[in-house]
Amino acid sequence: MIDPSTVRSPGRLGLRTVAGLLWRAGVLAWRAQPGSVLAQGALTILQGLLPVAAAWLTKLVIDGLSGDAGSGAVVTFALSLAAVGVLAVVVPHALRYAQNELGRSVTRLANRQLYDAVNRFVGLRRFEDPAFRGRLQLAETAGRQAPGQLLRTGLGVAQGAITMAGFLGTLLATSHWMALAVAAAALPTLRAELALSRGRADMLWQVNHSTRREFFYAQLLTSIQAVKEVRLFGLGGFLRGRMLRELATVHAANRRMDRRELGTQGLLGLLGALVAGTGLVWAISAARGGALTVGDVSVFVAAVAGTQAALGTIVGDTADAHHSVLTFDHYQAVVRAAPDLPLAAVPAPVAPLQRGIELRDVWFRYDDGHPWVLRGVNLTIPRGAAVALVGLNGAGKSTLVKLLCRFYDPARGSVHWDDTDLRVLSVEELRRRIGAVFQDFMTYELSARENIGFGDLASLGDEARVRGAARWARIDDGLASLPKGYDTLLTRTFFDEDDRADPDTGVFLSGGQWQRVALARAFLRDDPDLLILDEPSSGLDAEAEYDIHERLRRYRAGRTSVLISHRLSTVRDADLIVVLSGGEVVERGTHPELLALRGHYARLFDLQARGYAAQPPATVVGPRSAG
Ligand SMILES: Nc1ncnc2c1ncn2[C@@H]1O[C@H](COP(=O)(O)OP(=O)(O)OP(=O)(O)O)[C@@H](O)[C@H]1O
Repeated sequence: MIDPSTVRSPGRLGLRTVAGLLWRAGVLAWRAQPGSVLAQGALTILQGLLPVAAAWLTKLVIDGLSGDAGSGAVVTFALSLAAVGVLAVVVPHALRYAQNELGRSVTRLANRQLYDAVNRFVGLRRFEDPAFRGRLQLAETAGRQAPGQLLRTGLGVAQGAITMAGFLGTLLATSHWMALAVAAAALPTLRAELALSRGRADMLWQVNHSTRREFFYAQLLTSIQAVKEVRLFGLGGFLRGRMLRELATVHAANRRMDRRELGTQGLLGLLGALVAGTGLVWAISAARGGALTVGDVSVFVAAVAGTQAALGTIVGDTADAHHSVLTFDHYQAVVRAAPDLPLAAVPAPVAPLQRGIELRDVWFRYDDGHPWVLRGVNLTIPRGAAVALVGLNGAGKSTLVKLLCRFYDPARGSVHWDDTDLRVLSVEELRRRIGAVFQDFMTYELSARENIGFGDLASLGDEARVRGAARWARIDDGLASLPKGYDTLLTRTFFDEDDRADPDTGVFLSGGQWQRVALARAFLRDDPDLLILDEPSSGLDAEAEYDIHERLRRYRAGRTSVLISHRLSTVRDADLIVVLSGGEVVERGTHPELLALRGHYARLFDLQARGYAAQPPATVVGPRSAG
């Protein structure tokens, strides 16, 4: 299996790998549309034979006119030549139609396979790996284009070979030496073209990072999320400069490649002209000496030109096919990538939570070279308990809840759902039992209904449930009064197809309104076994925050939940408060117990309480002194 984390240069693939990739591309094209593959094959053979037929019919017409053939025969040859001419016009169009049809089918199939593969990555690691993201970007293009291109170029090679065989046969009949010279000139051409194509694939891989960064800066310059800061901080010129710098890197690499190509193609052209010129001189002198008829000279000239053109097609298409194979490697690497998290061969079903969730000596870091984020955490979240996680920025709170959802596995230790290690459970079932509002929740540029309905796809069309969840999050009135109610798009980047007549109906929501939508989405899921709330009210006004927390407090009573909040007034009612510091659990207990302990929690609580008191605190804790 290809490991996508191995960053190899695509230009260095072995023969066996290339053969394997060719086979898989062929299978993909065949599965996408076998009829079109067969039609292309038949049309290609026809197209390959047409130039040879035209050259021979021309010779027969010329010799018939200058010799003693009957006029009936000449007319037949001329009509056949006309028919070949018609076919020469029609066949390329029919071929292009078949190629486009196949291209569309392959794109659909390749996209389905690619995004199926992407959806199979149940964890987050692959999405945070720059090398993998680079492959993914190339795979998106290669998957769409490479199989169709490979078929087109493969058939192009076949067509060239048919034409060339026909003309070489013709040349052999007139001059063995000429046939040999034309065939010999093909070898250096083929070699040089393959080297060029490998060079281009290498170059594309090397500038992939710059290409992605250029795209990133270009997007920042127009992104609706970035537009405020870009304007306020005057970043426009700076970002444009960076974008152009990346573009210059990409262009420089392309230019180097273009120059190499120009030099090589010039030399190859010279070689071709030399062979053709020598042949022409020989044919004219042979005709003068009476060894060839005028028709022979005509078919000879057509054969030299036709062989060289066919050779050009073969060489060009082989180089293109070689390039497509190399880029198709990226597609295969993604589609055949191993799972990012080890999955049990037969995952155990996830039963409703009975006793609780337990972290046993959990150590975690985001990468081997990174510092530990969680250091030997032991923690039990009993069923039915409201647990609060508190601690300074970067203490590891969000990381801990990501492990509960099994977005990553611990490096050491384990997480248990009622004594069963999460690693043996079905990930999908586990996640169906969890409801969550993440700190960096999504704002989907879709309708209000979809933004809430995504919390439980089965309820997407259930108006009463969607509105019930929105009512719970106190956003129902706001959404119902939008121009198209719940069908209003919560974006002004796109407009609905149905909205073409009035594309101005999309709206922007405020930060707090978005947070309510995210809460409604989490609460659409029916009674989850575990509810995760990571800073669920940071964007709400004081009244709404109080109101939501009162509701959450009632909702959480008797349900298993983990709440992360920096506002300690909102966690004081929790059954268990856990204080994380530097990835370790440093305190745990109820609010009164932790206050009595006079430790981290009490210090943070005092600081916040003093912030609300009439008198300002003696020491001001600013960003610098807070550390
Ligand atoms: N995807 C990631 N890749 C690498 N490092 C990460 C990633 N996510 C978080 N970290 C690092 O892990 C540490 C803990 O982050 P985490 O988000 O868990 O902290 P937190 O306690 O939730 O902080 P906050 O209160 O600011 O939300 C931080 O040092 C952060 O830089």
